[in-house]
Amino acid sequence: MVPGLDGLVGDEVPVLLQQLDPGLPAPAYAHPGDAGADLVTRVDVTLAPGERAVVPTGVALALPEGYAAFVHPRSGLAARCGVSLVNAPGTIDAGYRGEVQVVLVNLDPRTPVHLQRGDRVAQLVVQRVERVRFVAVERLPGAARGAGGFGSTGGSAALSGGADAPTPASGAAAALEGI
Ligand SMILES: O=c1ccn([C@H]2C[C@H](O)[C@@H](COP(=O)(O)OP(=O)(O)OP(=O)(O)O)O2)c(=O)[nH]1
Repeated sequence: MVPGLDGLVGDEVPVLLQQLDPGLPAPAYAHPGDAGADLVTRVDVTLAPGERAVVPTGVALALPEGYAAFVHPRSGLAARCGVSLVNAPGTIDAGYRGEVQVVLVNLDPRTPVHLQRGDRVAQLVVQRVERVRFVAVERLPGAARGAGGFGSTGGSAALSGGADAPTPASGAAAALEGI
């Protein structure tokens, strides 16, 4: 048996984890019921306003087939410092064995952000993902929403003054008519 698998609780999914930097904590859930396990930065980094950086986390994973992990921002860093992820959420494929990286960005227009080695900078949400087969058709079946999107249901004053909603390219528009 792989070491560590004997301590599984309930329906926990075992995910093999390689700690590339033993001086850092493994990803951990802060509370029972949390969806995301916090990831730390392996390096000190300073982000000027608008600056981004690819930050290593000191961990590599072997997710089971049929699962993926998604790197999400931490809401506290986002709300207080303007720190987010350029590619939120980042996707960790089941077959990826490299170090998990976090693509941080400082969206604050004025204040630099200093992050120290060991700071929790993102969170990892592991989910089951379906593998699909794409079946090409000439026309899609109808649906209540149809092609409406990009604010078509309203609900915010800001939407009425914004830029025009994107329109489908002409070929796609023809195929969507009558849905
Ligand atoms: O935030 C992220 C996003 C991705 N990755 C790693 C794991 C993932 O499995 C791999 C590839 O990610 P993705 O498929 O998003 O990158 P791509 O730009 O499409 O590159 P590729 O051509 O390698 O798939 O990079 C990270 O470590 N952090």
